[in-house]
Amino acid sequence: MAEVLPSTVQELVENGDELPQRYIWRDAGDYGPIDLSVPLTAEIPSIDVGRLVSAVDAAAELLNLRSALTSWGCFQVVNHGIDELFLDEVRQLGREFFHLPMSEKQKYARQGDGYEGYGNDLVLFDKQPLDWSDRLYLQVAPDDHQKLQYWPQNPQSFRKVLHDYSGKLRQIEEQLLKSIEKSLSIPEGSFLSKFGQGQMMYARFNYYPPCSKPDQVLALKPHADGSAITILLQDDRDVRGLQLLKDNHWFWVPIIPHALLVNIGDQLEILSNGICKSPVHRAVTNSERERSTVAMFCSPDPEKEIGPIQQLVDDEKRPRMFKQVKNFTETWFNYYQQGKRPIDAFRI
Ligand SMILES: O=C(O)CCC(=O)C(=O)O
Ligand SMILES: [Fe+2]
Repeated sequence: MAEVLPSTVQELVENGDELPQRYIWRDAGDYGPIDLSVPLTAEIPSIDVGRLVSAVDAAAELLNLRSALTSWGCFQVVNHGIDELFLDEVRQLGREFFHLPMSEKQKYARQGDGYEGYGNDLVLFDKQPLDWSDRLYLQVAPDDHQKLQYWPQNPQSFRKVLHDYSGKLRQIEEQLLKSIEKSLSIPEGSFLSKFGQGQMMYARFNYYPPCSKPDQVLALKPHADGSAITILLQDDRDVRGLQLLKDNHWFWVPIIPHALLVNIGDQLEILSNGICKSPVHRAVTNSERERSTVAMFCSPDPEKEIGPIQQLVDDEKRPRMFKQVKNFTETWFNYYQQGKRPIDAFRI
């Protein structure tokens, strides 16, 4: 059962408390120890949405997209049509919220064993190391699933800006899924039709306070996302935090201030029969600077069963790699807190 810890990371820092042992990352496991000196790579591909929809450039950009999906499983989306000032406003929402007095933030605190609302890392197991992060986690779609009691009314514009942002990201999500289908030479709607009426979006505002021991504490444990795709707005204040694993090596993900970083999630890896890669990533802490990011997780209707789509299964050349699965996100948190990859449970 989920237990709510008495204090957030932010409170620990503000109180000047000694670093609790529970935050020390011990289990280097398959992914190796924390390393703050990994290379910064310019190789993470950029995908230009304008080119994806242009008659002249689409073919070349679809090839870039295909290569991004099958290698990094991650790309920076540029020329996406969302106004830069609006993206700054979205980032600002999170920052302002996390800087409100604790009594104000606690009005939106996560309750009991629920996942939504304001809080720190979920505690599901006794020995689990804790993430150095506070977050505000909210379901934004379908609309009638929103739990508005957790949606801040301070900053005053919070609800409207989040609503508008999710509408814009929904359009980008659909455009990207169409392009992904095209890049894999499968009929339009092959993926999107599996998302169903109840396709979901969850927003997670992440807040990582400075940490005195960045070499021993992780901001987010290594994981691949449980979504189909995640759209991440990174902190643009020149504070690096996100690292991505490729071919067993960690790399820093560069900050491109007004790009949207897309990570393929496990559910698209399953739907594409393993062709699209869902990359393992982690967030590290910084001893001096805080960092905040906004992640939007886009997933199929949890009531719909998903599995590899028929067009991408070939008994001889590409046998089915995954079982059918329903409500993937539900099992995801359990695996995450045990340091395991949920997708492995569904491999054939
Ligand atoms: O904050 C980041 O840079 C990464 C966030 C992330 O991976 C997540 O929320 O799943
Ligand atoms: Fe993630």
